[in-house]
Amino acid sequence: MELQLALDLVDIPGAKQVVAEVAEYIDIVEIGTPVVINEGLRAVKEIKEAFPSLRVLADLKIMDAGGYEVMKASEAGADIITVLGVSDDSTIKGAVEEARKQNKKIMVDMINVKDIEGRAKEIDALGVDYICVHSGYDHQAEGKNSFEELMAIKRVVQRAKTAIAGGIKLSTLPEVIKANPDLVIVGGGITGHQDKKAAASEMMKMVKQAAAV
Ligand SMILES: O=C(CO)[C@H](O)[C@H](O)COP(=O)(O)O
Repeated sequence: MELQLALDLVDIPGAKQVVAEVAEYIDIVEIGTPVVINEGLRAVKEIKEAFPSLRVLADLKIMDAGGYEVMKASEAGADIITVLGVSDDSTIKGAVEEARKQNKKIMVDMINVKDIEGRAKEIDALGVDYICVHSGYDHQAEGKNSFEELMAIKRVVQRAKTAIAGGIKLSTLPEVIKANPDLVIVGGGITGHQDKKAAASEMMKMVKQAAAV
């Protein structure tokens, strides 16, 4: 099991500052969609250059032109790029094909997918690397989480790694860990903490303990 830090509400200098604080307690750093919208793929490039030993995920939430978008994110230094599960199979196939050429990985974000199990089966067969259940900010505001969706994809996904994102905090991490995802993605649960380093360190400890069992 691995831990990914999601950075959404920062600019590039702010992102560098947070990563410098918690780098030893995370496996992957995510450059969130709002950061890419505000700063462009330069944010991915600068974080990869500043922290070359960390894997960098570009949360582009690709919906079309999968091959082209993956090519551009790869050029910027992304190791993992996100594509939406609601997009057409051809978009996901294009993204996977380009990722293979570039030696990168594709994560499919299942945000707003209605038939989670059915779509996860189809997406798994397309050869993606990760399938991620996700309660976005708007769903979180309605009190939703993705714990049941994680269990649903765990039942059907055979080859991709599974991931979960959306509002995970120290207090809810044990429940998430129980469902045994391959990757836990945490944004505000670390960045909103007064002591980010302590929060990341505690989460990493729990994730690695679970992975060792
Ligand atoms: O992709 C995102 C929002 O669309 C976030 O990065 C993801 O939800 C993780 O952040 P948080 O833990 O704060 O919910």
